[in-house]
Amino acid sequence: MNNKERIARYKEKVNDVLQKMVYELFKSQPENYIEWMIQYLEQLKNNSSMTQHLNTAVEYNLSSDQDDNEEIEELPLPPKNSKAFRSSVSAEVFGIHNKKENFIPRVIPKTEEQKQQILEKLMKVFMFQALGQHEQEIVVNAMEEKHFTKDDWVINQGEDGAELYIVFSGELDCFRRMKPTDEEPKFLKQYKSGDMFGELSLLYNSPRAASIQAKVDSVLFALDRSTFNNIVKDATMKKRQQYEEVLSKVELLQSMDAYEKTQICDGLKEHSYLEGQVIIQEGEEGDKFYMVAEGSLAAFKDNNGQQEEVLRYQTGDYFGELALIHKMPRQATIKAETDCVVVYLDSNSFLRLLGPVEDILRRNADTYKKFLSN
Ligand SMILES: Nc1ncnc2c1ncn2[C@@H]1O[C@@H]2COP(=O)(O)O[C@H]2[C@H]1O
Repeated sequence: MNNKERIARYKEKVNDVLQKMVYELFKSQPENYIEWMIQYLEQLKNNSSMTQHLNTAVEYNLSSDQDDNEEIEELPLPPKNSKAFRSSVSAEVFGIHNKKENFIPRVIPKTEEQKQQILEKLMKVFMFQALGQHEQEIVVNAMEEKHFTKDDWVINQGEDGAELYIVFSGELDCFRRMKPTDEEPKFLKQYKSGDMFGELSLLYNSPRAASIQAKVDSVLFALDRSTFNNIVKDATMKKRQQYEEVLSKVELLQSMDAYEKTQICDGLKEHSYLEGQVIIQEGEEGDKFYMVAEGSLAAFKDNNGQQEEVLRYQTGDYFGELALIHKMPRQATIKAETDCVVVYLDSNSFLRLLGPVEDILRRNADTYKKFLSN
């Protein structure tokens, strides 16, 4: 690492601490914000080294597992002000500390065919879907094709991370040592063509949280830290922070681990409705799954031309799953009772991301049986 890179890395680390502090500050909105910041930084200092803080912050972000938490010292925060904080803390509030370096994107020569192949995979990864054409081009140019043979380790838990990967072909396994004392790492998941991994250390500036090994010969596209930071990081962090709170209220997702929830955050889209507006129409085809972020809604079923109210929804409730699980038309009309905000996943993302709670969804769907049998 040369001096320039060292300074850039240092700035990034400082920025990380400041970003987290400002985010928490805006969430709490204390009267005496100077005192609050002093307390925050003192607690951080008492929490031993900065490295430990960064690791803790990532673990804190990742792990909802009880056993894990016993190992992990969470970052104690100053008392929260009761004022609710709903809207997101945008990256812009970090001002000067968040200013980008003079960014000169790397360009790795490629054929038009290669560029097209990368773009196709890129557009399937949530993080990159909202990019404009110019930004897409920068990312595609910066990506580097890398070949791994069966059993090669692409990422080792605990090491520094310099790039994220999108799988072009092959299969890879992800393992994680849940506690430092664990002899055997736990198998977490498999990656296939179109999947992305290795984003966490770039997002949180932390050591690799898991290890990834090629199960068969595999081809990956690697995106470097600098391009990621300049093009994709802010929007992703913003989205994760914005929806973390919404998802924490959805009881359905409580059994999912924190990493799975971040994946859901990345895939969410948001829509606001005014009082009286219809979100779902009974009998129509359905391709979305909804969660209520704000407001209240009601479900109605048609009974000989009369609209009969059958259920009510509040913040944290969900609807629209039946059509996606059972591939059947919408079984009820859902209307906004107040102005409301919903977040939703499209059917593919729903099926892919909510696999871990499918049993709960099916079990809960029994509640509707009395309405469905009508
Ligand atoms: N449950 C999990 N916890 C942490 N990382 C995970 C998990 N599942 C998949 N991963 C991926 O494993 C990657 C290891 O490198 P990173 O920490 O940079 O980013 C990590 C994620 O992309």
